[in-house]
Amino acid sequence: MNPLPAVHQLTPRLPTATTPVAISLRGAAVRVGGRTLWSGVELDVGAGEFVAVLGPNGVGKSTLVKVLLGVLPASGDVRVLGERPGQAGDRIGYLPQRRSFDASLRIRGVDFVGLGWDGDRWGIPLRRRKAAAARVAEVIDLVGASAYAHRPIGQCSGGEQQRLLIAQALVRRPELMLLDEPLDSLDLPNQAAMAALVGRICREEGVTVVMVAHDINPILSRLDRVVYLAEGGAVEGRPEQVIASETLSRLYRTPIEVLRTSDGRLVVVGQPEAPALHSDRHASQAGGVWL
Ligand SMILES: Nc1ncnc2c1ncn2[C@@H]1O[C@H](COP(=O)(O)OP(=O)(O)OP(=O)(O)O)[C@@H](O)[C@H]1O
Repeated sequence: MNPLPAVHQLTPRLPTATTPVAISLRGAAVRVGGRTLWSGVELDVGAGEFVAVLGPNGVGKSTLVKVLLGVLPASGDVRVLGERPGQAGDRIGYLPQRRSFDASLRIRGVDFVGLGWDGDRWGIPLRRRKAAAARVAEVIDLVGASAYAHRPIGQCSGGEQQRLLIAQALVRRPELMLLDEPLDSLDLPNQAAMAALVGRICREEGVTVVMVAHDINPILSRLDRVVYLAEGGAVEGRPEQVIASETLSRLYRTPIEVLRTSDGRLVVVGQPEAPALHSDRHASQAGGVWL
């Protein structure tokens, strides 16, 4: 099998006046702990697109999000909303990986969401406080959290907390949302509900969404594009182009089979594990069957 170039863009697109680019990476590479995780990455995310970032444990998906946020440096040219990483400020909403709240945490959901608006500002005038309260109520309604937003967040279920976290990330009307595994540890109905919510935010609010995911199936029907990371490089394109036996076999340089079940779910068989696993969270995914 011919080696695949580090970067393999299936459907390269050029920005046009009507489809501005929200994220662009040119020849991007990142090193952490003395190791290059990926390099030569070329990526365009159009404004208003819903994009999933996939790949095995430890391949560097969260690292990509941190590069976009500007908290980890990368080489190459990286632009986020037309700025250098870290410069876009409130224009980005971020949902970090592995959030959990202690059951004893007394802060109410509504106040937690409000921290997304004014957590870093003191002495806000009354007029702006009213505007903030209206926006907090609006996003809580948008994510369907009104019924429990006045309860302590520590007493909300994982799915309820996830909605409140999304509300907090949305409260300042970001143009771009970076969501790191928002479906993690949710049951299947909640995964479907969260996928529907994020899809709706993307379409109705016009927010560009980049979501790190381990299972593409709950979001498959809503995605515009997929970025699949492998050791060294990445492949980007429409879901049916990227999650295909030939594409993934070339990316990983080993035979990989993509199966579609009778209910339309995708199963990837034979994907190698990344060299450095750092979590036992996904232990059940070891052994070659993934997604
Ligand atoms: N600050 C750091 N110093 C050293 N190594 C790091 C650092 N941050 C991340 N790594 C390593 O970089 C690799 C990529 O981590 P990252 O969290 O981006 O992977 P991931 O693809 O999101 O994984 P998962 O699917 O398990 O969440 C891992 O091997 C991790 O241990």
